[in-house]
Amino acid sequence: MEGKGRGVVATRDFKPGEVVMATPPLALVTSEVRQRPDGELVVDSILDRRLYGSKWFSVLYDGSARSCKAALSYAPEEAATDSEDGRPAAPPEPLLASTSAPAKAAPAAAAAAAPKKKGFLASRGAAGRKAGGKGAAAAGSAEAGAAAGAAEGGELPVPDRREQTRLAKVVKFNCFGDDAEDLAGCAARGEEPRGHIGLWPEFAMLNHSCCPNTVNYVVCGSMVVRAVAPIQRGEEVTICYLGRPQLLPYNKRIAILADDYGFECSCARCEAEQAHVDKLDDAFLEFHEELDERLGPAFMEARAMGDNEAVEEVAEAVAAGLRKLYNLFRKTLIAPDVRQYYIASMYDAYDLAFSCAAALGRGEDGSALQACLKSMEVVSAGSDLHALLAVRHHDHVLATHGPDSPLTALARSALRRAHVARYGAVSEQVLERLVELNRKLHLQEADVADASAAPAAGGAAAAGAEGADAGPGGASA
Ligand SMILES: C[S@@+](CC[C@H](N)C(=O)[O-])C[C@H]1O[C@@H](n2cnc3c(N)ncnc32)[C@H](O)[C@@H]1O
Repeated sequence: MEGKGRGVVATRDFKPGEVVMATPPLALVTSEVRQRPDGELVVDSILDRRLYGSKWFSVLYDGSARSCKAALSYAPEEAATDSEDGRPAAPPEPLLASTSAPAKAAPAAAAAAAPKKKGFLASRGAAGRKAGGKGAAAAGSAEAGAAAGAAEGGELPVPDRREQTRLAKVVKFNCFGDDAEDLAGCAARGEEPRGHIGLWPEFAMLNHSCCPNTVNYVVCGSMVVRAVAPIQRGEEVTICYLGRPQLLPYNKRIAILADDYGFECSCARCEAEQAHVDKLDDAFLEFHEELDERLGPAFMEARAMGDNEAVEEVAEAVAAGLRKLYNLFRKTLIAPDVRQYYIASMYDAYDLAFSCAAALGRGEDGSALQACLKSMEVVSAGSDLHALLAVRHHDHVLATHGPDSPLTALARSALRRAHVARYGAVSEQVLERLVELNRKLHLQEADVADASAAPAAGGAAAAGAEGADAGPGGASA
């Protein structure tokens, strides 16, 4: 892929909701708590289980331009029966079809003691950043495979220091982790959501976009990648490496991608935003910093103190900031599709506007909530936050306009789109169940937010959600 090394290209057309890839891990570390384990545990797991014998380690990206160009001969049909890569040929479990718990993972003694390092996959959202390692267990996909087998037979030499350094880099650039699996999916299967981090080699071949055409998350240990927009044969399949920072303004996103993953993003959203960078970006960054440093903390404090006057002041400042930006849009003649990207990049402002209205018990007009939802549709379709916001928006419109309103029908379509993007074209019955589970999750998280005086809508609504689910790799995922 021009300027990106290798990538993944669709070999047929895909509709939103269709599974583009579902692949088992080469190495996986899970945690008993809802917290992503440290990335070093993946390295430990690979060393402990001698998984470095896998052919994948000679082709996965290690941060050097050379490795990004290494030829990769890969035939999916072969992979299903190929044990050379250290994995069994078991097919991934289908979403919502399984009631069985994922394979029990053996404890990794070395892993539990591994030191935490800052910066590893550091661009995850705030929750992701405090990765711990509590109760972590490791599994080399199904523990076995030729690599591990050879090691037990004493045939695989322990890698030297140089090789271990490269292994750590391969893991850094290619592994994926999250604080929990899909919460509604886990509830539907009667499973406890668990923090996890691992290496899914085929998935690690996916490149990043700030407005990706897929969403990904782990189901019963397998990485599932679903189309969230129509993807045509020959088109590149992309994921987002950023997690919650995906909703930051252009300059902040590209700085994270450059620092953490070493590349300059030229996705459609970055290119569109970059075209107006001179006229708009200073205003955007200034407002964002004000939200981050002054208005957000002021809201939290005011809400905790029950100081409605101070909440009102924050609400007015946010509204004034948004008005200023809209005036700039008008002057700058920005095309509507590019404007959508900017709205997504100002997610935090809409979120705070919504939270202020909720804290003031105002029953806001829904426009801030609608902007939050629109942001999701444009850049983070199929994310857990998208599903939660779609439920919240639908319920708000229904309560305001009644069941027969065309607005409620539109909100219902948006609700369906969000759930199809995340869970596939499920039956009406399964859809209803997932919506109900997401509604319950939203209410639970809102209770937690109330108790801790956290903002109520997205940050708000999203209290439990990660926002955008992150992608690998550097693969941040
Ligand atoms: C997980 S790997 C993805 C596969 C990689 N392209 C390869 O050939 O192995 C992550 C690395 O791919 C490259 N990459 C991913 N997305 C990119 C993008 N949008 N633009 C440029 N490089 C990208 C970066 O070097 C990044 O650190």
